[in-house]
Amino acid sequence: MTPRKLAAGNWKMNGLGESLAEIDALTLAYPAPACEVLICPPATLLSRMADRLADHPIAVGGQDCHPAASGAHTGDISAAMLQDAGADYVILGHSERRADHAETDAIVHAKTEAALAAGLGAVVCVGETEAQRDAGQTLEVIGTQLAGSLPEGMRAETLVVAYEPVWAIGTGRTPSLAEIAEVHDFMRSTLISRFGKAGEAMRLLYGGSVKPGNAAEIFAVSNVDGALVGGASLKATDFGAIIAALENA
Ligand SMILES: O=C[C@H](O)COP(=O)(O)O
Repeated sequence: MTPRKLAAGNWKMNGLGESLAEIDALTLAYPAPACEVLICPPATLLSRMADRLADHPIAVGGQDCHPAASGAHTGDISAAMLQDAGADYVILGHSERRADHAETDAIVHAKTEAALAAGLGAVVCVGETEAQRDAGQTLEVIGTQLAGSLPEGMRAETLVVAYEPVWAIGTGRTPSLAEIAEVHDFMRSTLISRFGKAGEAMRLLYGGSVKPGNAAEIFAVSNVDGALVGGASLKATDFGAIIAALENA
């Protein structure tokens, strides 16, 4: 059975071969983590990282995939290729992809279907901009993104949803705990309405400036099952402290 808690690291466009030393440090410090741990390195490091983690429970994932299984799409990577390189998961619909590559909910939906077809778990990201929050549109935005990005028939084993307020990513700012709770409770009830019992078990991650210093209080919020961590996942000491906070939550 999939563990309920998940600490996921998104290295974004960071990391060279030498960065794999951080993975060695992490596996040394956490030979048997009590929660699921996932690291999503850049595609260039994926297979090397997967090889490095072959005898360790830490999972690896991609940061994006193309909706098609193969074909004339220069520079793109399919979900099957990620799986072939050793990935277990793929992050989809991250706000940086939505902003930098004009990804719509429909595109994220198609990519999520591709991930499922390739046997990957999908970590689908949603989140409001600061202007949308200020306008009181947060839950409406999250509801629309969930409705448009998720295909039918999702199961708890194949879907993780990450709530990442765009304004909290890499800024050192986070929503209040009450604001996180409001969105996570809303996502839980939305997923239950749509997917029934499966929606109760789907993991809901919070992402956006999660650090060793704030992880424990965030993990105590209702319906927060872990975190999607950017900057603080690059260093084994920081990510390790976040894993420890989740283990103890
Ligand atoms: O995918 C991770 C998020 O975008 C959070 O990034 P951050 O922890 O650097 O704020």
